[in-house]
Amino acid sequence: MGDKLKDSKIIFVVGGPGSGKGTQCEKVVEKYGFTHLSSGDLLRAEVSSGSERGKQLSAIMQRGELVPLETVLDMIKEAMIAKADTSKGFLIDGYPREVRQGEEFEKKIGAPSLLLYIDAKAETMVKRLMKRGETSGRTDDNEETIKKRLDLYYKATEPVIAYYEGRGIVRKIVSEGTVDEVFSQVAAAIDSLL
Ligand SMILES: Nc1ncnc2c1ncn2[C@@H]1O[C@H](COP(=O)(O)OP(=O)(O)O)[C@@H](O)[C@H]1O
Ligand SMILES: Nc1ncnc2c1ncn2[C@H]1C[C@H](O)[C@@H](COP(=O)(O)OP(=O)(O)O)O1
Ligand SMILES: [Mg+2]
Repeated sequence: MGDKLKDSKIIFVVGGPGSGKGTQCEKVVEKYGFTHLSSGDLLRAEVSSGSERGKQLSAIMQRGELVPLETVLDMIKEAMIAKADTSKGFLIDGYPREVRQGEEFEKKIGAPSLLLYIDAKAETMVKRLMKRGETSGRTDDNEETIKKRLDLYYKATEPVIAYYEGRGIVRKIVSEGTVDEVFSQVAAAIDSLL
């Protein structure tokens, strides 16, 4: 099974909180049929299961902090294996969030062929998250936690971009325009890969 994953196409979708990762991944699924796995969605599913582990994860996410690497990596691997037979390729949304997550992923699963770097200005991300917070019901879409998540993004996640830039697989997407304007950049990046 491990080999099966090794051969599948893997695209990392990396960007700050509120940069538009989830929105763009939904449009990629529509157009290309890839399997979208959002680390945050997998974690929130565990939280809503009411499990003991879910309670611990919820407290961490509420503080805008990163959950343990092993937890999120195992969840993603499990989800990929479940879809390996039918998947056209995987969009890994929200992972890696630090360099060592990328290294562990490659040891246990496989190497990405593309990293979509969804780049938006801090004030754009804050504006979008505050708006999302009005309807998302997420405990981390509030001013204080958003600030923590942004700080963490600049400190821990931006180095991921530099790490993969070294491999020449990063495509920077300017995520400031309309959803469709951003998606035309995403589609061009994926078309250049296929
Ligand atoms: N290009 C865009 N223009 C305006 N709003 C956007 C755009 N992309 C996403 N949004 C909105 O911003 C919020 C964050 O988008 P989302 O895709 O959830 O980002 P992420 O997954 O990176 O946190 C959502 O409410 C979404 O509807
Ligand atoms: N790869 C990862 N490593 C550690 N924690 C993660 C993680 N992916 C998500 N989380 C935790 C911390 C994030 O603040 C929270 C929400 O993640 P998310 O849904 O990807 O946020 P967003 O879509 O707003 O960028 O879940
Ligand atoms: Mg998201």
